[in-house]
Amino acid sequence: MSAIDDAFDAEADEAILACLDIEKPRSFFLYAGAGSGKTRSLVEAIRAVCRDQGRRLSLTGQKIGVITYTNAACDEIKQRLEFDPRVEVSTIHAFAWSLIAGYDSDIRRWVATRLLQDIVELEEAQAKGRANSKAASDRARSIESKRRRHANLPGITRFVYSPTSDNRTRDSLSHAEVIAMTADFLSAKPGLRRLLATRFPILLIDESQDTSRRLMEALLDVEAGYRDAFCLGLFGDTMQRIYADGKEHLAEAIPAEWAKPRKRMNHRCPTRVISLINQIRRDEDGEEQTPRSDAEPGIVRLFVVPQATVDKTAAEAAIATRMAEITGDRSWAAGSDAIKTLALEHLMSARRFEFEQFFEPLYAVERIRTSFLQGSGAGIGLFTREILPLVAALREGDRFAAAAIARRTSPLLDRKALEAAGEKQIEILGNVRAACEGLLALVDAKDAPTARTVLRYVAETNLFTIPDVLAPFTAADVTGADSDAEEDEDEADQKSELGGWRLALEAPFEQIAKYDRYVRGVSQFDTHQGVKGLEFPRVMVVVSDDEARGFMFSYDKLFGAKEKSKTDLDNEAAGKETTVDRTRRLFYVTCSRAERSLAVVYYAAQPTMARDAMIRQALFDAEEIELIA
Ligand SMILES: Nc1ncnc2c1ncn2[C@@H]1O[C@H](COP(=O)(O)OP(=O)(O)OP(=O)(O)O)[C@@H](O)[C@H]1O
Repeated sequence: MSAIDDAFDAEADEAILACLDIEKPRSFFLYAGAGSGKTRSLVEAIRAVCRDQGRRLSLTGQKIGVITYTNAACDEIKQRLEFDPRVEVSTIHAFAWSLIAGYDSDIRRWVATRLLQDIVELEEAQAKGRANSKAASDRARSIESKRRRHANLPGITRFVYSPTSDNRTRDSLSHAEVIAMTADFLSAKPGLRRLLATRFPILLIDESQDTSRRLMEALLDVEAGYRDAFCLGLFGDTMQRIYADGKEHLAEAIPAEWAKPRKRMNHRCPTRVISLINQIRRDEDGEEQTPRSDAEPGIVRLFVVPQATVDKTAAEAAIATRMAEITGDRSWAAGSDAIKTLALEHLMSARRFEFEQFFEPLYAVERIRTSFLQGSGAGIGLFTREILPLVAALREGDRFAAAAIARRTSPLLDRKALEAAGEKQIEILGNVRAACEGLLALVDAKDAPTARTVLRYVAETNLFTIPDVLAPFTAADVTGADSDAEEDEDEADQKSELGGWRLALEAPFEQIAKYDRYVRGVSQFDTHQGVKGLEFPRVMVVVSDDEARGFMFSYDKLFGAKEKSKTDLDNEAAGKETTVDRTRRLFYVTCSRAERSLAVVYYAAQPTMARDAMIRQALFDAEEIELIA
């Protein structure tokens, strides 16, 4: 590591430190691109405050507040600060809830007003819309459920909310409600604003570009009102705003009084990747980064593949092999976990990592989507926290680990059951061993079992307790004749949690292991959005508009292979964000994850035309582009 490079952006860090004087605070907005060490600046700044002004914080009971975007980032920062009690690190949802929890009558009033507004709007739409349509019956159901919730409100004495789960009980609030409510309460209640500024004389926000717009605006207002006593520090990169919720034109909303330090060095990427991301950024704000003096040259390649390619997994494996040849880095060789493959959305990853059959039906159930993507929920837990670890231990022949897992939750080894068995304990232990052996034989059988077969086995042997949501599937289905009426019901059923499980359980059991690795983030795959803040030696970015079927992003438009639509042109003329802007930022985020080499795999309807368009964009040189037949 070069000492000069380490000190390159020292000025920015010093400027931040100067702002963090609790006696004389000044807010700031840090301009810094990808890999510039924003997290490091954040952590170092907090350490310095704790060192120099920590006593004051301890005496007054005040804290440095830090808001992160994900739970993972939250844990990482807490750890790096060694869980210093003077620092409160939380996600925006947890932070918002910590401000408003307990204001139950205000919450009740807010929810009631919101529900009545929604009902009025729905009724208006109902009056205008076609009767008997699917939309009409959806609206009717929605009106009904909102009325019911409204009627229930007076009976709730304490509202509950968990930042990390689906909040499905009658007294719970949704994520969106908590954020919107906090923003409203902050605007309406001077007392809450005072409380915030007093409790956290310093409030630092990481990934501020993606912080909910309304809340960001409310916090900017608080800052304006407490400018002499409160420091709001924004870390982040407007070029990496990839969620629709973030505040557009954040940089322009920053008051003139604030400090605006700048970091210009990219410590992560090799030189060629930095010139690529500078080029991607050119049309957004023209900010340019400099590589470290010891940065490797690095290699980037663009592979243009016909969209009609049937076996995309094979095509990508071949490209990885080709990258191994080009870079001389053998870890690129196909099948290696040393590559990170980024697809535009979860289903594309699921297809590539081969757990789509299990994933798709449950992912389609909106109500449980958040927890499903986090790998939580009772049904999932039976598989990922009980069956899969047991199977892994059995496969490794690790009897101690297997016994420990069974002892932890198996009803067979429940303490009471064992005590009651007295002399017969040996028999019970024998049963457990037999059940485990049977499980291993089942999952390793030549005819790979479905998840449902494994579930039934576990239920029959009583190895683990079956959660309610899976109970209906432990017996054989009674199948009736199909009819049109049933088909309609089927559709509604598939969108329900039960319907999702019914389909998902027909997937091979092994798909759940893959799903589990995916949601834990340890698989080779992720989405373009999911890797924000992370870094990997070898990155493969998969671009396939056709497969993604999204309307939010269009790589074809960004790369100039497809004309902008009228809406795009109108938006552009009105200075509003376009599909191309959004896609450009997403592309910046993905490419800037690469520490050594980067392959972009672009599925195009007309590969030759796409290549020519790419050359015109000047993102890649002609010799960096390969056409795959
Ligand atoms: N001053 C420095 N000297 C050496 N390495 C650094 C320095 N600052 C950051 N790094 C390293 O550079 C990499 C990028 O840092 P970090 O992840 O904090 O950047 P970031 O600005 O949060 O990036 P992004 O916005 O792209 O997620 C990390 O591996 C980090 O350890």
